Amino acid sequence: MSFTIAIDGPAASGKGTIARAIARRFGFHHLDTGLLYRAVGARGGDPVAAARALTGADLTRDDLRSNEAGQAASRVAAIPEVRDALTDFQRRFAAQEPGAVLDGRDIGTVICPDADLKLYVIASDEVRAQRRAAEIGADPAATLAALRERDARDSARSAAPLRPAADAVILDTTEMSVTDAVTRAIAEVRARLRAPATRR
Ligand SMILES: Nc1ncnc2c1ncn2[C@@H]1O[C@H](COP(=O)(O)OP(=O)(O)OP(=O)(O)O)[C@@H](O)[C@H]1O
Ligand SMILES: Nc1ccn([C@@H]2O[C@H](COP(=O)(O)O)[C@@H](O)[C@H]2O)c(=O)n1
Repeated sequence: MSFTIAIDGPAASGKGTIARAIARRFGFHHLDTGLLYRAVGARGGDPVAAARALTGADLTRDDLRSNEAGQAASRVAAIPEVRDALTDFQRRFAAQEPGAVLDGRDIGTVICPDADLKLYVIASDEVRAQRRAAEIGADPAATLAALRERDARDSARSAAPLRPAADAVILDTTEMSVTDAVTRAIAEVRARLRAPATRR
């Protein structure tokens, strides 16, 4: 039976960094689900048709990491039919052996409500903006405004809003190095692997 890890949280909180490290350590598959929405936004045209027609090639575009691509993603992500079009693919990905780590906004609440481990990663707005601005070479103040706008839209939408699952472990990385954050997350995985949930 496969082991599923859901990692959610606001923009640039460190979800992907932790997800990739866990996947590497345990030999699990990893899906950055934000890329799906970024690719839909970047395709332009009718977002529902774009979501239904998405291919692997769309996910390798080199213009998906910008603040603009993030804003476009957040706008199309509020459309329920776009989310519906991407749900089956994410659930099939999550069921792969020996395990899968998915990071996004609704993994623990909607896509994988029975995940073996749910992490909700947060950090202060200012720290997230500094990290993201340094990563993409953007202005920190503009990045802070963009992150806040995106988080507000993601939290306020009615379809799969950004929020922690009731059984998520909250991980605040504001004052943690990457190594500290990954070490904490890996400890949570090890604890679940040692004492699997009764439903597994
Ligand atoms: N604990 C940390 N300390 C310092 N930098 C970090 C930490 N965690 C992540 N970062 C850096 O912050 C940036 C954002 O991290 P990451 O891409 O993992 O966030 P994310 O939550 O997956 O973002 P997104 O919402 O865009 O998917 C990256 O440049 C990453 O290297
Ligand atoms: N499960 C998800 C993942 C992402 N989104 C939306 O996509 C935007 C971009 O995501 P990043 O993780 O790459 O920052 C994000 O702001 C959300 O609007 C989502 O709705 N659900």
